[in-house]
Amino acid sequence: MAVRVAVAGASGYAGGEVLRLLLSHPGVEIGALTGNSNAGQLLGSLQPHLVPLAGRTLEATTPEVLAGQGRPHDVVFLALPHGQSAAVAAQLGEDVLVVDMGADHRLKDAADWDRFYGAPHAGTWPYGLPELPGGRAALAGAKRIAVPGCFPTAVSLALFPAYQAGLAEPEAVIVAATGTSGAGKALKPHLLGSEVMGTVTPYGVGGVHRHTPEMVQNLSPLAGQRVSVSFTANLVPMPRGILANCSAKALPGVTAEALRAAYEKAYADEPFVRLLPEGQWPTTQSVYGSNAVHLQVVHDPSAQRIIAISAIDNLTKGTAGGAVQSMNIALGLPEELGLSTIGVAP
Ligand SMILES: NC(=O)C1=CN([C@@H]2O[C@H](COP(=O)(O)OP(=O)(O)OC[C@H]3O[C@@H](n4cnc5c(N)ncnc54)[C@H](OP(=O)(O)O)[C@@H]3O)[C@@H](O)[C@H]2O)C=CC1
Ligand SMILES: CC(=O)N[C@@H](CCC(=O)OP(=O)(O)O)C(=O)O
Repeated sequence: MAVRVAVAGASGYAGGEVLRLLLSHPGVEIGALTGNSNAGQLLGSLQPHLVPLAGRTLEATTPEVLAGQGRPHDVVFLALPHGQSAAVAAQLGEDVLVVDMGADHRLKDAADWDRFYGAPHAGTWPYGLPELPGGRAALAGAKRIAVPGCFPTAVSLALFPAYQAGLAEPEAVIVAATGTSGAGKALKPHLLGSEVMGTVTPYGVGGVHRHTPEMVQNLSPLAGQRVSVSFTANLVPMPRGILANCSAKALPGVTAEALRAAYEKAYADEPFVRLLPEGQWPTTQSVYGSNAVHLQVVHDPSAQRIIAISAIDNLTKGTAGGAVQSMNIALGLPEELGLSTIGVAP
């Protein structure tokens, strides 16, 4: 029997992407679709690429609509702005699987939450990054899932094997490029075409980007001590994609062979992570619209640093694909259902 799902925030980028994936998922029936300012609008006017759902009308985001009103939903995806998910989720039954694509339940440390998001902490949910050690066990049977931020997905997958294998110092420097869809669909002057086209703009520089504590949270347990993370994001003129250039000081005695072996071991059986052949570098285009993570790692002997570079689609593996992958695990479905590693190129 199909799993019945609702999507809150269906007019936005993350909501649209999760619907694109769910339309190809053989085990899912799409129930209520909700919005905020666009409630009452036809989805076809807002997300014209979702042709099979073009005739659906967006409903208001209320607990009654999300519960299913006589036809209960088994799963509710929340693709809402930060700070909006917790109140909505609190009104949904404990038997419903709630998958939150926002940040409300990602961080364990309430002080970090307060510092970077500036609101009361709503508590921590199982974290939707199955590839991390223990990740799948944390998700199996879960009724609440916090989907990671897009940069923490790209960065954690690029660096965790180096920490797990004890090859890196507990300091990482990350410079990442992102497409504009990461900022959502709401109108913002700095995202106007005339501001973005033909230029690359750094932002969140100097330890202030809200994804920094999430990266620290993911990497530190593997290092056995706090990993300090220096993270700089760059907005580039493309709609989708993240390229994360990650580097950490290599511990004495680390060799290129040992480094490669650690990554091969970590990702040998991962369906969505592709460690590229030596000499080949990840590109955002290769993962466009796919749930794949492309990854390369090298040892720079002159600087004694480990360089790991990952590419993801921020909307797919970085949000909606990670959400569907985590849902599959929580429900005991095959993990790859509804997801693809095949990109769109050129
Ligand atoms: N874009 C990305 O790459 C990623 C996004 N995320 C997270 O996913 C979530 C959604 O982001 P994104 O889709 O990009 O954002 P958008 O701005 O594109 O969409 C936001 C959605 O939330 C709805 N909404 C806005 N305010 C409220 C409210 N007060 N109550 C209920 N619904 C509301 C909007 O409805 P309406 O349009 O009808 O007003 C819209 O459907 C965010 O938490 C974001 O951080 C996570 C990882 C990556
Ligand atoms: C271009 C851009 O602004 N990107 C967003 C990333 C959004 C995201 O993926 O994560 P959240 O769910 O935490 O918002 C940023 O840097 O904050």
